[in-house]
Formats: sequence, structure tokens, C-alpha cells
Amino acid sequence: MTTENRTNITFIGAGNMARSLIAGLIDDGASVDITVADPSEEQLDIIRGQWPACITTTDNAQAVSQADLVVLAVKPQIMQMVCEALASDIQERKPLIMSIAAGVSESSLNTWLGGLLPIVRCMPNTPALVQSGMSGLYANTRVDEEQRSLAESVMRAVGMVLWFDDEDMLHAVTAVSGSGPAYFFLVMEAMQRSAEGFGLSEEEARLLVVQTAFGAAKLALESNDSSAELRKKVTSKGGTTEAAINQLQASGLENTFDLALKAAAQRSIVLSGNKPAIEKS
Ligand SMILES: NC(=O)C1=CN([C@@H]2O[C@H](COP(=O)(O)OP(=O)(O)OC[C@H]3O[C@@H](n4cnc5c(N)ncnc54)[C@H](OP(=O)(O)O)[C@@H]3O)[C@@H](O)[C@H]2O)C=CC1
Ligand SMILES: O=C(O)[C@@H]1CCC=N1
Repeated sequence: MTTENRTNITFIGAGNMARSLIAGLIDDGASVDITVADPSEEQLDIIRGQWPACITTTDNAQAVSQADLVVLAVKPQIMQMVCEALASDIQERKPLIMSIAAGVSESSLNTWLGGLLPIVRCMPNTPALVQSGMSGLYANTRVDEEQRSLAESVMRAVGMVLWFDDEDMLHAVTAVSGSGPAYFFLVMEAMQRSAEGFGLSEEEARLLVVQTAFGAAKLALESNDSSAELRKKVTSKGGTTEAAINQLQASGLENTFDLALKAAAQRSIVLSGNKPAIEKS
């Protein structure tokens, strides 16, 4: 982060994604003071145990009383209830609101929180935990330049950031990078199981799989070649990779991924309160 003064950030919800962001921010040395609110003392114990400098509370209203930035990190299904209960406290201070919830629209958030608020919607992912996150951001028209750069600097502290002018693109971001780590973990799980089937130990299989995934991602990030070109460079004619890729393509891998990402995007649309396009026609 580059903000000179310290920023008070309040997290409403202390679950997996909030903890990933908090860890990334603290490891980055960001100039932030963090307050975390959650009804579960168990969740707050995890925060206190790992990051003693964080202020913790079970009282959401108290948590937002000094906030410059309020990060709404609860499940989409309870967002309305949480926002409506906080509306009068939020209206008193009018901090920048950042929601990381899948689907929930800016207009719903604004209505539930009493209206006329600067709101940034953000779709992060859990690699924020190790400062390798990817976030898509959308700001409503009440967000000024300073608030925009505050939101961006917070998310930059934990990874890379892309802004979108069209809020609807966040459904796609959710399907690609928000949920995306889970797709790669599933592939890693499958490769590890197969590797163990060859007689490799669990540790050997894990190292071979995870370091290969890391190397492939790093190479793809740093190379000017497309993923398709990089794949071709691994695939010798008549060789081992070709045998594997032929098998994967014959079992419909590309189509399966296409269907999977569409399912995630449609779920995001449903969580926003709209009907997915497929159900409209
Ligand atoms: N996990 C991920 O990879 C990503 C998640 N997101 C979004 O982040 C949000 C949180 O997801 P995730 O962290 O996975 O979910 P979690 O269930 O891990 O975290 C949600 C937290 O909110 C707490 N909570 C419940 N009720 C309240 C309340 N009234 N006030 C304050 N906190 C409350 C929950 O407590 P309890 O467990 O006791 O109910 C829980 O600790 C979701 O909206 C999701 O769409 C976005 C991108 C990626
Ligand atoms: O699964 C979910 O709904 C959340 C949003 C993106 C990743 N996790």
C-alpha cells in the first residue's frame, strides 16, 4: 500500500476470505489498523491467535464506528440482514464500503445500507493469503478518486487488480478467478492421486504436482507466449505429453471447463437476485 496515513479497515465477517485478505495485508506491512467483527468467538480466536494487533468484536455496529473502509465479508445469503442492521451506523459515518460477496449487486447493497454510499464491489480470491491474489473491482459513481485508490491499494497489497466499468463483468470474474483456485486445486488433487497410484509417496507426489503447477503458472505469467504455445513446447510429437493431452481432449476437458465456468457465472447471477439468461429464454 502507498497511503501515507494509517487507514482503519473493518472486516464484517472473519471467515476464509477475510482471513486471506488480513494475512496478505499484514504480511505486506500495509499502513492499516484492522478491526474484525464476527458473531463467532471461535472465528475471532483464530484472528486473535494469528494477528494479535487486530481489534476483534462480536458487535458489528461498534466495529464500523471508526472505519474508513468497511469490508463486507459475509455470505451473500445473509448480506441483506447484516447490511440492514448496520445501516444507521454506516449512514452516520459514511465510510467507503467494499463488498467481496459473490453476486450481491451494488444497488442492493446501497438500498440495504440506506442509500447514497460510495461502494466498491470486489471479487478477490484466496491466494491473497500469500499476496498472490487476483481481484476484479467495480466502483459506483459515488466513489471519488481517493477512495478508488484506497480500494485499489488495499487489494494491490495482496495481489493484482483489474477494474471493470460494467458491474455485470464481475459474474465472469467470479467464475474465472474468484472460484478459479478451486479448479486448479481439483486438478492437483486428481494428479496427486494418480501419482500416488504409480507408487510415489504422498510427499513425493505433492511436491511433484505443486511445484509443477507453480512453475507452469510462473512461466505463463512471465512468458510472452500464450498458454497454447507453452503447451505445444511441452508436447513432443509422438511423445508422452501428446498421449496424455489426447486422452484429456477425448474426454471433453475443454467443454467441461466451459460448462463449469458457465455454471459458476450463472450461480453468481442467481445470488444477485436475477434469473440466469439460460432460464430466461
Ligand atoms: N472463499 C473464497 O474463495 C471467496 C469468497 N468470496 C466471498 O466472500 C464472502 C465470505 O466467504 P467465505 O470467507 O468463504 O465464507 P465464510 O463462511 O468462511 O466466512 C463468513 C464469515 O461471516 C461470519 N458471519 C456470519 N454471520 C455474521 C454476521 N451477522 N456478522 C458478521 N459476520 C458474520 C461467519 O461466521 P459463522 O461461520 O459463525 O457463520 C463466517 O465467519 C462471501 O460473500 C463470498 O462470496 C469472494 C471471493 C472468494
Ligand atoms: O464459492 C463461492 O461462492 C465464493 C465466491 C468465489 C469463491 N468462493
